[in-house]
Amino acid sequence: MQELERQYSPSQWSERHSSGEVIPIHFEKAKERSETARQTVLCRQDVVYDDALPRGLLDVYGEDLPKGAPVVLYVHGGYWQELDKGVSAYLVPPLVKAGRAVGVVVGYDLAPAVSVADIVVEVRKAVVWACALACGRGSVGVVLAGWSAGAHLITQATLMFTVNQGFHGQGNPDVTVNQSCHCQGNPDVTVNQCCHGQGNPDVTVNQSCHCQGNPDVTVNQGWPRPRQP
Ligand SMILES: N[C@@H](CC(=O)c1ccccc1NC=O)C(=O)O
Repeated sequence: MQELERQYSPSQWSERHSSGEVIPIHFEKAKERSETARQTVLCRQDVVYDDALPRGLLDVYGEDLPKGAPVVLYVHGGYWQELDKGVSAYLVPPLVKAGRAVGVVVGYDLAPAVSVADIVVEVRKAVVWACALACGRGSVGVVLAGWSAGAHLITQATLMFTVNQGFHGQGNPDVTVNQSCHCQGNPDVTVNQCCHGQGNPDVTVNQSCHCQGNPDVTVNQGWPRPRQP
């Protein structure tokens, strides 16, 4: 295993749990804390941001915060192939309770039912939706956050020229996307060095497409997601 790949894999270095336990425990905690978020924070669920695809839905948390509060949009990970918004609201309670931000937790369709390029388009629509929300609230700005595959998706979605047109061309010059957080590191490095380098033939990286601002990852039909040993 390459050193970088090891660093991106908590299952390989956790001191609290054995390598086989880390990911199941993460899933369990993520689910539990997302349920807590829905029980403790005002939540508007299943808002349609993209009616072209069935999972183009998002949940908005903490809309009772002061109007100017920033909007944090979060895109979950899962190798473009798994997880969902319902188990991905764990970041919401600390943000909302501290009065820091309204949370937008994005759901999206998964490969191989749709391509990664389709997901990028979907996430781009969610970003535009969040900007419109921020604009309507008089928010100070939008923060884009993503974990793992989600970090790749927001990067790819916002690299696209058309996203800028979406933000500014809609006559919303007062909303700026002022931060983006890529949890679990630079998504290009993750994709190149971890997924591909790991010998997982289900993820193909196309550097030259990436340079053109096109989705740089394709998930091939019929392959399972990478699993830890
Ligand atoms: N490779 C990581 C796990 C990981 O990245 C991951 C695990 C479950 C669901 C999503 C993950 N990552 C990105 O989509 C590890 O072994 O700790």
